[in-house]
Amino acid sequence: MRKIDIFDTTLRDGEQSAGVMLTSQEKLEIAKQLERLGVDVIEAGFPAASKGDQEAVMRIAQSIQSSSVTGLARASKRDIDAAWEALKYSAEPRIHLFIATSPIHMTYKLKKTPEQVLEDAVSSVRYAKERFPVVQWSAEDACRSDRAFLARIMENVINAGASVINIPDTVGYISPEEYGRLFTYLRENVRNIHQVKLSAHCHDDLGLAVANSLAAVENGADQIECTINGIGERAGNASLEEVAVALRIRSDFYQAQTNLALQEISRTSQLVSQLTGMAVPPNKAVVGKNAFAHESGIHQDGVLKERSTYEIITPELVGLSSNSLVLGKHSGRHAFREHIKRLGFIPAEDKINELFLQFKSLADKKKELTEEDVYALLLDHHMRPAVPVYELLEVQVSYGTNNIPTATVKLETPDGRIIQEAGTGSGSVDAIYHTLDKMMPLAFSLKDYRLQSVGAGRDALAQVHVLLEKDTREYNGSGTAQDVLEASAKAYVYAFNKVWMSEAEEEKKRASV
Ligand SMILES: CC(=O)SCCNC(=O)CCNC(=O)[C@H](O)C(C)(C)COP(=O)(O)OP(=O)(O)OC[C@H]1O[C@@H](n2cnc3c(N)ncnc32)[C@H](O)[C@@H]1OP(=O)(O)O
Ligand SMILES: CC(C)C(=O)C(=O)O
Ligand SMILES: [Mg+2]
Repeated sequence: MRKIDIFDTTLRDGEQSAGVMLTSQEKLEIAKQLERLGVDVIEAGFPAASKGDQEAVMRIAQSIQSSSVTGLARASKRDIDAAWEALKYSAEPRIHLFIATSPIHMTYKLKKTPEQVLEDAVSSVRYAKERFPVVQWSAEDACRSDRAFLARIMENVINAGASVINIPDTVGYISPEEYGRLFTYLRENVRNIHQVKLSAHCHDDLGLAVANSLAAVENGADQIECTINGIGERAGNASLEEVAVALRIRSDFYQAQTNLALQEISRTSQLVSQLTGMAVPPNKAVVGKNAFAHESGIHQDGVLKERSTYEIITPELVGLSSNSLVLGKHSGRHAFREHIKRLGFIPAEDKINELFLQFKSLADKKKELTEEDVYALLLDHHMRPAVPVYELLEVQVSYGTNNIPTATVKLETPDGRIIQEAGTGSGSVDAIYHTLDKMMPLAFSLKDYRLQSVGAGRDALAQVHVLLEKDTREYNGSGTAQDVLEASAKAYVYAFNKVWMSEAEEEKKRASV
């Protein structure tokens, strides 16, 4: 079996999804889970994009041990220097350089001739190679590039020191058969190709990202670039869970394997969905809530007699336990501590106590506590920023069919003051949000509000995702609680804290110039 490297770009291309903005703490949490999942490479960000992204990449590079960490850079010394500052302390510093090679991109975007692009590519790889032991180079828009030019530029960047070459389908244009043929062509026409690993990076504009990635594997790709839940620029990237499970279930056909711990897939999907606010559609392969649900009589009959009649993937393979009732109101601290460690959280002892009390109070209200509930709650608690921010202390709403909804909200400000305000609105959530708007020191607008339940049942936890906009930048936030109104308030305060922290950062930048 050939080993296929999994290069996860959830934190870079995934974060390029419209409406997603992750803090460095959120990125680190996702990176730790990707490490548990066993991905070979984590693309943690684009260090030259902003100080915040550079700091996030640096934190991840310093914390992650068993996956390689990389960052994206243009063919520019400034970008390479920014990436070096972020990645120099990682176990094996690795950079991901790119430049576009298609006529459309070279002519209209870069405004350069193919010869100039070739020179920039080679000189940037040389400059990077003086610092980084591993240089990955990508031909952006490779699939709309002239093949002979692509082969020539690849040969040159390999001679300059690149050891991984990525052939992205940047705009999701190619078909599986064509992509496979392109890999074969390059393997046959680039003289020094045997010195490098070949990588595939596919976008889903035509819904072909996973099929194209698998076609690349069939035709010699050594690495697949993908994201959790398939999030990413426009229609997204190839979905990691679909590629990984396809390779496992059809290993007889692909004759390839990965190092992934597939039982971590479901939790990783939940984490990314909760922190990015991008809901997973119910019918999504592998991680959708219907992926293992059998609805019709004939199917149910078949599954009851023999699961394999209609189930090619078992829920257990991706970490979903059929018996998910694990903790209840009679559980004690030991079981709770063990349980949260298994879920990947290692809080300090005093935090465990605080979490345990929260868990008990929830267990009192909710009949059945599933692993999903506990995970959502832990994450909500765990994601509180380490720096002082606005904290929701209390929310009360008075609602009647013939009354104007009125909310009273109590907050603690970052400097420790307790403030309280009341306000009305057209509905209960609107009343809470009007009240919070009056209490917050910055103006912004609400662009999106979504409510979903964690699990099923009348007493299921509510999870709310909001999207705020300030000065054309978007900030997502989520909140989980037993009650819809409390979850709504939490999500709003969470996203507002991102606005507030980003404004504070900008203010610092302005003050330093
Ligand atoms: C296919 C992909 O996913 S590529 C990655 C896309 N990701 C991102 O763009 C997210 C992060 N980006 C950013 O924060 C900003 O775009 C920055 C900081 C990188 C650059 O910002 P700005 O300097 O304001 O430039 P802006 O984004 O408007 O334009 C991009 C510039 O980079 C140039 N450029 C684009 N790709 C490359 C490349 N690979 N190598 C060198 N230059 C490049 C463009 O030609 C343009 O140059 P110009 O200003 O001379 O016309
Ligand atoms: C930067 C490159 C690899 C990219 O994301 C793309 O071409 O889609
Ligand atoms: Mg991409």
